[in-house]
Amino acid sequence: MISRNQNKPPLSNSLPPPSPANRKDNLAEVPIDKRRKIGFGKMVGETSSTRTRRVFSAANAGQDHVTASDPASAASSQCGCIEFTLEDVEALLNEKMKGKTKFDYKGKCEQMTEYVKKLRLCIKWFLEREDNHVLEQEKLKNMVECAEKECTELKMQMKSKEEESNSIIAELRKSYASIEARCTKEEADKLAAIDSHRREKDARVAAESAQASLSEEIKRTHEELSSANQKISSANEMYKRLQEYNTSLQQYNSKLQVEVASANDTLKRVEKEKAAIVENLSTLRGHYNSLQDQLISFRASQEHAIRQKEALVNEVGCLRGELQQVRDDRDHQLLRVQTLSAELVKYQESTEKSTAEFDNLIINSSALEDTCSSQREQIQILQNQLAAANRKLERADLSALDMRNEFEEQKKVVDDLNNRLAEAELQIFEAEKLRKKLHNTILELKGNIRVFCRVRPLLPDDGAGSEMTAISYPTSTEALGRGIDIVQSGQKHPFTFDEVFTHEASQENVFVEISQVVQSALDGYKVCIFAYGQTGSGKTYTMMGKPEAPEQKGLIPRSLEQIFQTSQSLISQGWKYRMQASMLEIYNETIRDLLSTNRSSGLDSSRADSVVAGKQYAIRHDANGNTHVSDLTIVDVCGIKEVSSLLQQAAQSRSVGKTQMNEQSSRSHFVFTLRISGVNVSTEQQVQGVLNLIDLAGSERLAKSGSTGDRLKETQAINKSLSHLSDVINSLAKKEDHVPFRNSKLTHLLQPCLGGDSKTLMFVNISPDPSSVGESLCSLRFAARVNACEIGIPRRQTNVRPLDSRLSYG
Ligand SMILES: Nc1ncnc2c1ncn2[C@@H]1O[C@H](COP(=O)(O)OP(=O)(O)OP(=O)(O)O)[C@@H](O)[C@H]1O
Repeated sequence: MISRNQNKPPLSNSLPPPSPANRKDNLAEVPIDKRRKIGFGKMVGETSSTRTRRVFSAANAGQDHVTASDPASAASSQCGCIEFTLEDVEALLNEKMKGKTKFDYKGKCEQMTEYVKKLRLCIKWFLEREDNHVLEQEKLKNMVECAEKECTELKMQMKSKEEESNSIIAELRKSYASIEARCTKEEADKLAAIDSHRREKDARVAAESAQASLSEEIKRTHEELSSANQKISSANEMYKRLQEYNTSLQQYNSKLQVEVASANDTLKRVEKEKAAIVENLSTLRGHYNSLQDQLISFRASQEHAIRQKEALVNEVGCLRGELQQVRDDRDHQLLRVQTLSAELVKYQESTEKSTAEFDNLIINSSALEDTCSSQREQIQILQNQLAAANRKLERADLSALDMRNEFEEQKKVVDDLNNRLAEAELQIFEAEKLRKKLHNTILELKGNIRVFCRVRPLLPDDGAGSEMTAISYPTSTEALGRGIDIVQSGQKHPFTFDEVFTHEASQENVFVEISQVVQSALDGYKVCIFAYGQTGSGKTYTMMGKPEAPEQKGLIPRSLEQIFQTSQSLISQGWKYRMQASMLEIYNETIRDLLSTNRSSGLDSSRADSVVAGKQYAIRHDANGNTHVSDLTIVDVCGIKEVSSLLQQAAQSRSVGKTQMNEQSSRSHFVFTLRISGVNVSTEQQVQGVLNLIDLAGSERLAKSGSTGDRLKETQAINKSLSHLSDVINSLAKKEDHVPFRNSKLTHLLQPCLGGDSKTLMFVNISPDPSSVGESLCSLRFAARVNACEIGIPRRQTNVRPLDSRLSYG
């Protein structure tokens, strides 16, 4: 602004700046119309009316005035007594010289002189006014410059203050931001501390559970202990970190306090500065007001000059504009101060907030400290508990180690014993095999009948209290699998046989034990296997079984299957076999051919069978000990299917009836005979074996059976024949010279088996029914007697085939 003013052209615009020296000359050169524009001033303090009056008088009394305008009066006019108006000047300029006559040159000259004088006075006045105006202008200029300077200074001050305020605000903002950031950090740290506290709590809970599980499971205690140690170390670390955090919080707290104090100081300073600024502003305002007053006065003084000089007015307008700008700046500054004040208020508020948060933080810190101390105590307790648990664990470990060592040793011993046991068992097994072999050999050498005992399972039809069985099996090594004890009237009767099958033994188990005996029939031995026992004790089940269920097949079908299978396998060795089967029953001391096609089935008709057919079925033993029954149907069989159908046929023909003891009671002795003739085509060797499989009728107490009529006769016949068998056995046992084989058809038929050179095996079937203890005891006693019998050494029938008989085996 100032520079602009400085660069402005001089007030007289087209004129050079007037100087006292050259002003007159210059004025002479200035054209009158231009000079008019300069205007005329007025005397200071003069009113327009007085001025007009005076000028008017001057104009009218021009002469007097001019007369008075001598050098002295000119001098007085120089001091400002005469004043010209524009009209005066114009009137002066338009004044025309008028003589008395056209040629009154003298008068005209005098007028002209007067006129010149007036003009000179006017010019002088003008020059004086001009000088005054220039002086005033300069004075105003100086004042404006001063005002401008002051304004500039003020502006500078304002600017510096603004800068200062800005820097303070920036600093405050910075400190506020840093406080805010610290608050945020503090908050985050607090959350982290809470989180860590929670984690620590979790770790503590985990440690507690680990401790609980430690006491429960010793094996896993090691791992859990290590994990608990880790957790405790982490908890310690956490505790340390918390302590550090606590210290840092305290430090931060003190720092914050310092910062708050400094912020307060700054605030006070800012407030002071603000007050100073406000004061400055008020002084500035005062100054401004005075300036404004001055300006007003200037304006008042300038009014004429404004009218006369547009440039001055413009300048004043410029000044006004600048002043307005200054005012705007001031307003702006005021606004800034207001915003600063508002920010200050905000800052104060935020500081208060920070203080509140700080207080909260202090509270939180103290709470955290409390938590820390309580956790420290808990950790201490936990550590103590852990130490105790550790000690316990160490003790447990030691004892566990000892126990483990002991266990390992024991295990070794047990393993050793197991190995030895396995070896011993193997040895026992081998020994048993050997024993059996030797026993068989001894028996063969002795000629004893082998006896197998089989106890059937309890049946639903067995009598009440049947679960209290009187039968038991000794577990001693020597009697294991061979002994059976039966208790009658409180007295135990022990028996030992070649084999004892419990009620759990399957048909397969039983057959395995007799398969070798069956096999010897193929080798040319006479083999006789018969089942003895009271009615319903399982004889038929053992011998025949239930052919419809493969696993319940009895010894007869299994033996036949084996014989046919083995004979087939021996074909490759050159053996050819001829098998002949016959089946008979001894019913009421009568032999009946079960494969006869002429006979009709049924008990009543069978009785008349021999009579109708006229057949005798006489029993005859040849010199080789072979038994022949005259008129008996002998069927050549080649395979098991044929034999099975024959067995089925025989079963249908067999005398079976219902008794009180058995639904399907065999009322006769059933004898299946398979004659085996084998020849080895390459060695010419011949073998002749016989396999007798006999299912005896069951012994029965008449009183118990309650049989009457035909059943009574049947029972009597059965008992009688069995009694004869017993007699024979007794005789054989006593090695009497005479053995009453011919007393019954059964003993007569079994003569070669009981007294000859056959391999004989008897099954004594026992019922577990307690009500049958008497019969069972009788059966066992009988079996024991049979077992003691010596029947001669089994002899294999083998010879070289005579030439004439070779064809029959073709
Ligand atoms: N070891 C066993 N397992 C399962 N059931 C058996 C066993 N022994 C016998 N039985 C059953 O016991 C009942 C009588 O058996 P079985 O007919 O064989 O006796 P039994 O001595 O032949 O009689 P009987 O002399 O009157 O003919 C039958 O129902 C038979 O199925």
